[in-house]
Amino acid sequence: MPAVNTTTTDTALDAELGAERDHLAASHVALARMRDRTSGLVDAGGNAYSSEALGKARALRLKDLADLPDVPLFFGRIDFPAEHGGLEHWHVGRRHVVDETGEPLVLDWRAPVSRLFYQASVREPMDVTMRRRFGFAGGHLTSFEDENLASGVETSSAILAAEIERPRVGPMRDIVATIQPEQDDLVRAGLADSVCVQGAPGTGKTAVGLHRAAYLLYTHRDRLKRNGVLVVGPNTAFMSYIDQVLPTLGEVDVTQVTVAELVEGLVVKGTDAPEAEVLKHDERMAELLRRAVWSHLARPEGTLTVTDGGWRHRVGEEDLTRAVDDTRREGLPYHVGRERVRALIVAAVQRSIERRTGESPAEGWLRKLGRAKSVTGVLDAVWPPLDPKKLLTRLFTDADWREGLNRDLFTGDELALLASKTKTPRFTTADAVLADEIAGLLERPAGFGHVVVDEAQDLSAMQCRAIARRSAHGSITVLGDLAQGTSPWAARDWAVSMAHMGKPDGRVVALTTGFRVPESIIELANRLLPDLGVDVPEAKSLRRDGLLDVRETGELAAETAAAVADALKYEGSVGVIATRDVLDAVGEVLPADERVTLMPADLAKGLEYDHVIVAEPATIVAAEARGMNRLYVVLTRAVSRLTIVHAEPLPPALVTASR
Ligand SMILES: Nc1ncnc2c1ncn2[C@@H]1O[C@H](COP(=O)(O)OP(=O)(O)OP(=O)(O)O)[C@@H](O)[C@H]1O
Repeated sequence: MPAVNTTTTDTALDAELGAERDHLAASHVALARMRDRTSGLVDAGGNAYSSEALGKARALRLKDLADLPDVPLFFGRIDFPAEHGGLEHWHVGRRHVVDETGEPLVLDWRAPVSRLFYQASVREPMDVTMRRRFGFAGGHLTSFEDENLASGVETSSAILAAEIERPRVGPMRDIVATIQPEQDDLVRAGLADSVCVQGAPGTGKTAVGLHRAAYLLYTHRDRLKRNGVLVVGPNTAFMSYIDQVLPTLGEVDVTQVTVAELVEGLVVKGTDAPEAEVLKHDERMAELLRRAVWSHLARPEGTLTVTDGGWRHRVGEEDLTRAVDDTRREGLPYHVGRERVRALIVAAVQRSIERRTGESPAEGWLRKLGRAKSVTGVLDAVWPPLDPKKLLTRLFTDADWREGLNRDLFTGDELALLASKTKTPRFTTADAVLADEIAGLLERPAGFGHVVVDEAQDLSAMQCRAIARRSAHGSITVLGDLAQGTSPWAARDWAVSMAHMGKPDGRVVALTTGFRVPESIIELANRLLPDLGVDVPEAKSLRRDGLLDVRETGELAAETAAAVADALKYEGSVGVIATRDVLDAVGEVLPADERVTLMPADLAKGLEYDHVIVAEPATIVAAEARGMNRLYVVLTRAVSRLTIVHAEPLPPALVTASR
């Protein structure tokens, strides 16, 4: 593909660059004015609450209007025919900037018109005659390049290529300037749309999910303000890698948590044996817990008598039974049902009083009656209050009860895995998921308007259900790669996961063009695909650069140190990835440098380093049942260069490839 900007003369280019710099300067001035106006807004009276709310809103708005020196105000421009002849253009940036008359100087990238910047192409120009991309250095506008979309000739973008190939330092950055059309389609999917993105490594799944959150918050701010947006990721290393992306996009009000933090109703002190852990994540547990909760209902026995002054009011056994049965049929959460029965009992007493006296008792009296010992006593007998922790404890310690509930769900051997050796079980991470399931059976959990779930291939059926509970009335964006599934319960079919997440009709979209891993490295990783037990399309790479180096050695630690020293000759981050044992063994001899991170293989998912050094792949494969998938994850963390250092034989697929 030819490069851009081939015909314009140098002088014309200089003049054009000057004009763009002027526009940038004017935009900075306008933003400063918008900021001054916001900070100068005075409270026009109102109560303490409204003043506080106003203050909060203003603080957020001011944060949003901050002019960050290293974040350019705009990154692109589109030109198209004006209504009354000639051309007009829009600059596209991270936020709207308007002049004092309200005329836009910069359009927010999420505005409907900005879509043209991402979607217009030579094949389908959508009325756009030219797309301009800007190059910045240290906040200064230094260059631009134009694509003439009416020319019929496709051009390549050096600015796009530079952005994709730039060395990585620090946490993840936004990609607003270079979102690709197929990514943009996902980012701008409607609020009601639940989507699952099956994306090969480095195809921008995480980026797409975060930008979609920002897009939805912008487009549906009022609807999402009430319930909010939740982002769920695998672990804290990953969360701290991504947690600045949304704030730089101006979205500071998003809840970002790990899967473990999502279900934190229990203090976790124990660990499960592997088979017990797998069992606890099995979807059949949902049914066992459902039975466990509802097994607490009992038939009312006898009559409820309420005394009031000289009067005695009775609610007969039949009425009580009807209250319980009718409520049960309503399908309410357990504790909501309990309150409903309470209300029905009070209503029955009220009716009896009205019949006798012809008058209705006062509201306050009825409320008090609802809390009276006699009424609560009946409730406790027929619909007792439950506590997730106590219920789990009983399930793990009371074998007869467990077997009674089980009937044909689990085999005897399976069921025995739930038995605790001690009277007070030490709860595990899997138990926290079970406690969350119970809590969801007891009360309706507060949900979010939209939930983004990253690395979703590793979620169990029970974890997916925890997501479903939090998005029952909202939509979800599920991001993952079946080939990168490493948990014992990792998904093999997205339709199953989506059903567990409560969105069986959500569409599954594949992304295959990678922006991280260079071609030579992704080809090596692709060799592992047939051994990974899943059916996913091969990853392709946009990047033809990249270096692959395989070193066999008798001295693993020394050779790894040499590889690190070589890697440090280049710009960017260096990640040494291996099992924890191997890291312990090689760590001490590695050169100390802040650019070097020692990353255990089991925590590397979702992260990236310019230069990845994988020490002893065989131990990564041997360390766990899905070790080959883990190796696939590890190899695909490399942005520019990959060095494999090994003393033990390589997995056969890699041997063929590295020859
Ligand atoms: N359109 C784009 N322009 C520039 N960079 C991009 C684009 N899309 C993705 N990237 C970059 O590619 C890298 C990989 O993106 P991301 O981490 O979102 O991919 P992923 O699919 O989640 O990867 P993995 O499954 O391997 O964790 C990141 O550095 C991201 O910023």
